[in-house]
Amino acid sequence: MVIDIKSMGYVRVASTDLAAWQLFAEKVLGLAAGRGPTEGNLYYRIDEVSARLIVFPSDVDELSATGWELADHAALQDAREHLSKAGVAFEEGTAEELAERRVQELVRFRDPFDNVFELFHGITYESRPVVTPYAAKFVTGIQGMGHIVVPVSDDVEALRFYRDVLGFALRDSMSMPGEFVGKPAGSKIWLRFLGVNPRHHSLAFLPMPNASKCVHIMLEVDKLDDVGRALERVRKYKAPLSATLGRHMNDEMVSFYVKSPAGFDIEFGCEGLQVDENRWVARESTAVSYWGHVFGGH
Ligand SMILES: Cc1ccc(O)c(O)c1CC[C@@H]1C(=O)CC[C@]2(C)C(=O)CC[C@@H]12
Ligand SMILES: [Fe+2]
Repeated sequence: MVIDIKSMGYVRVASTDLAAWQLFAEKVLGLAAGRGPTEGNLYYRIDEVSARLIVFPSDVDELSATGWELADHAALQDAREHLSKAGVAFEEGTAEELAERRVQELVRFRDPFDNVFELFHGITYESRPVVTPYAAKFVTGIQGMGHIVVPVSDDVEALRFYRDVLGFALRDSMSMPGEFVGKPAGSKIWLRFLGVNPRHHSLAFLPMPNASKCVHIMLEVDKLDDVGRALERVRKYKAPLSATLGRHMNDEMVSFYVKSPAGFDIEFGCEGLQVDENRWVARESTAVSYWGHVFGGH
């Protein structure tokens, strides 16, 4: 009995400024309007799924939850039993929550650092083909929506939870000087990159707490030109660029980072590596990027 997560399914964001998110999602990122039942919420599509990004009004700006897709009822039932055995408290989605997410079933729990995870199956998909505002095509399918980097406070506990309890595979590690997060000189912090499908990483964690409860969310398009066009829109709409264009070492993705209205970044990229899940060996990368990705730079 294992938890067999197939991919990252959706993200839910709490926002004090829906108008800012609307401009950011439609004009800067170029996401397509999606569908959902709650008046006043924003629903965005990047593929056939009815809504991958949901933004709802709140008195805080933060990541509210990430949804992870399982195959079917039997897989979710196995996940319930596995969570129970591992001592992870979870709750069932209410009828209202299922309707809002347009899924058949879900369970919700918190990781040891208070990040909210939802495991679901049976999400709805649309008959109408997705038409994004700038004609970009997003890379999803079995690779899921993209990847997310969550803040944690303890590397050992995080690995135990995500790898040993949730079943994510460790695909790469990278260390940074502890000074980066106010730890003693000479100490190390670890960034860990984990996957559940051919996408090199669907989940990563960074031992650095963060007010918006998210470091970044990555969305992938299928052409470098659409990364370049998005970068032009970042300039045009004066969205804050968090890191310049670059190519990562571990997943070989060419991307830039832009600050969202929630405070966390969106990484917008292309050419991400797909791994052979059975043959992959986890390694330690020795740099963030082959070139570029100057954080706070221009
Ligand atoms: C190193 C790396 C590899 C693949 C990725 O998709 C990816 O996002 C990263 C960068 C992770 C990380 C971050 O997101 C927050 C700011 C960080 C800690 C830096 O300042 C350098 C590496 C950055
Ligand atoms: Fe990333």
